Amino acid sequence: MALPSISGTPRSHLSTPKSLINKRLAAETPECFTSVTVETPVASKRKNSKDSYDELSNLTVAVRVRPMNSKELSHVGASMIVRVQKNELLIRSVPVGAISVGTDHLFQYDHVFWSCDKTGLNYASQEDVFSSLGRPLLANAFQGYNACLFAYGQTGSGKSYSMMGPENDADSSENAGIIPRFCRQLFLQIAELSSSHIANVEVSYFEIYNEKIHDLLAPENGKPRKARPALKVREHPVWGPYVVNLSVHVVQTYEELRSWLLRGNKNRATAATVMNEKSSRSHSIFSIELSLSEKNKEDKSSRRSKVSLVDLAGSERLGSSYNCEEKMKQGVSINKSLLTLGKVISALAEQRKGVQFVPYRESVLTWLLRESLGGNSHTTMLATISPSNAHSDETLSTLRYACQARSIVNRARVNEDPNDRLIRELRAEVERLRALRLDYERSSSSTSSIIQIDDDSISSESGQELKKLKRQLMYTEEKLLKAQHEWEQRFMETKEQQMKELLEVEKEKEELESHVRVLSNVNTNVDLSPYQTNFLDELEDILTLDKVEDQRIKTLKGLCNSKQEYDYEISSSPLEKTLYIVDRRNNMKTSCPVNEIENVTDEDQFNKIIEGLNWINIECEKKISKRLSRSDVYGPLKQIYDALNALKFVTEDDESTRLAFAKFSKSFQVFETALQNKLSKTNGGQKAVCFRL
Ligand SMILES: Nc1ncnc2c1ncn2[C@@H]1O[C@H](COP(=O)(O)OP(=O)(O)OP(=O)(O)O)[C@@H](O)[C@H]1O
Repeated sequence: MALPSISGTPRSHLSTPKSLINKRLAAETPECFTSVTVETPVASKRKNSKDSYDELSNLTVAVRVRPMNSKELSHVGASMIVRVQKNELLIRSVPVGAISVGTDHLFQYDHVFWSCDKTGLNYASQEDVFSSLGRPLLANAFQGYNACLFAYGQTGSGKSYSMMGPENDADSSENAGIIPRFCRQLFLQIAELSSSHIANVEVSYFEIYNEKIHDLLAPENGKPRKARPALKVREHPVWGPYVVNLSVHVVQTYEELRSWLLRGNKNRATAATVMNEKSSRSHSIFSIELSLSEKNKEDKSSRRSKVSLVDLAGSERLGSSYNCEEKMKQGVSINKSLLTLGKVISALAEQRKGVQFVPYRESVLTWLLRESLGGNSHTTMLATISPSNAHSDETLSTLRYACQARSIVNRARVNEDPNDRLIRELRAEVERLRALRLDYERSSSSTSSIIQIDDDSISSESGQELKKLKRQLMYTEEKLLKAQHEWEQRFMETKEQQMKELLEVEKEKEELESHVRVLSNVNTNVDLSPYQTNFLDELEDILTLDKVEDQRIKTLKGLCNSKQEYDYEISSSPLEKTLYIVDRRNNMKTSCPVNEIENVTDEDQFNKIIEGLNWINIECEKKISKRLSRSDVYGPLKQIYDALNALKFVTEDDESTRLAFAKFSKSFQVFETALQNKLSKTNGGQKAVCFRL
């Protein structure tokens, strides 16, 4: 594994007594190993005196040892060099022939999982690993803390197996890894809370491949995954670095979530490496955002947490194993981000000694993991290793990193609205004062029954205390009421704002959707993509009435007035090549600038359009009192579309022609809407559309 050497980690080791394996390890830990333990502080939860809401806690670090694989077993002189007892792990010196070369190494972690031998008493199953690592993080998430679990280790050491489970078996109950178990448990707990809480779950899944971010759950849109542009990272002033335009999916059941997970897994970049037939060549980050709000509570306070489950790409020694350039590139970039991860871990571990700079920004991976490493999150690192003597160097390197990571201190805090927190605290204070007052009242009444009431000193003293308590209580209750009132006001304002934004988004979406529909309906051969982004502006241009048009509107208004029973009036002049649609209910006129299509070479096609419109006009007039069927209208409409499709342009690249085409298409969409309106109106036998050509 090509990771940097760790300064400060003990390297010279005394030999470990042979009897060690069967005895209690700690009792015989040589001196140097004691210093390893010193380098690895035991995770402790400490409250920060400056801000009582931050919870300072060390990273939880676990190591899992997988079984030897057939390749490792078939090595000449293959042996297992790892021994485990409770939360200690011993790496034995590599035996060369009958003698041992080098030294033994002892490490201590928060958890050590021995998964080599299913029959062994200390065998750690997938459920054991999840119980020790996943469940506490889930509990944190429900309390409103951010949580992160990342798997780190040499390629083929068992990261994906631990995180997801064996391939194609990720969901079977026995072999499922941490992620599916976490998700299943998440929904079980949500169901348990459903009578008192409202939960909202959103998921996203992306990979970092060759330092580029790819959304694993992005809609296909007909484009192959590789052809899609990589996503960018930006930094939010409060929430920290995030991936721009990453798709986020709301899920309501475990099954829904599972289908997203499987879809994402399918999209991950994998390749064969020397160590692993199906190696993950990317770092993948699966995120779950959980928000919980209490039902039937006046303050409706809510908590939000983000859980990141990270399966890092495995490190592999660069060299002969890379037989092609692409693989070499992958290896370099994987090692680069792991190298930076190593640097970040080292810097954070050294921070308490005064080292300030942490090179988060040197790789996309560490930048995105910034909050999980030394920030607002409860974080767990799972280091995976092989027990084989063939990988002793890589294993030692992984273990040393894991050791160092134990000294990283994170500053987690419940993600809740500060106002929610204030109300919660004031409420607790009110409860406390009430209980105190009750105590005082009880004790003073019992005292007065025993002691003479005329004992002034006692009664006045307790009376004073009681008065003080009552004042305090009144003051706190007032503060609580004020905070609640402010909260309610803010809640209403936010709701209103949200409704407004929602309506605007809906409107915009409708506009865009209609635009896309028309463009794809009318002529699929013409690429209008340059106009897709600013089409709304164009549309506004079309709908804006200018002074020159005013006179025409007046004429049209005159027409409208004489035929009050119609909602829409459509008129056109072949000479002007302009189509007008007037909504008579508000006298809004839409002019369709057909005349802009100056480069149409096929005049006949244009005439055909007019013919089609004319036909509709006559039919509508004729059948105005009758019910008009859809086919009556769609037949001629098709004729119009066919004519549009057949239009020829001088050059298809001519921007003004394409713009005119887009506008023309939009006009026909307005026209179509008018017709559909007419159809629904004639069903009611009320007003209708009149087309005048
Ligand atoms: N605890 C385990 N029990 C049984 N088999 C395991 C265990 N851990 C890993 N394996 C097996 O070892 C092989 C490699 O594991 P895995 O793909 O999880 O490694 P990895 O660390 O994710 O590798 P890479 O970094 O190359 O993606 C797989 O065939 C997997 O099934």
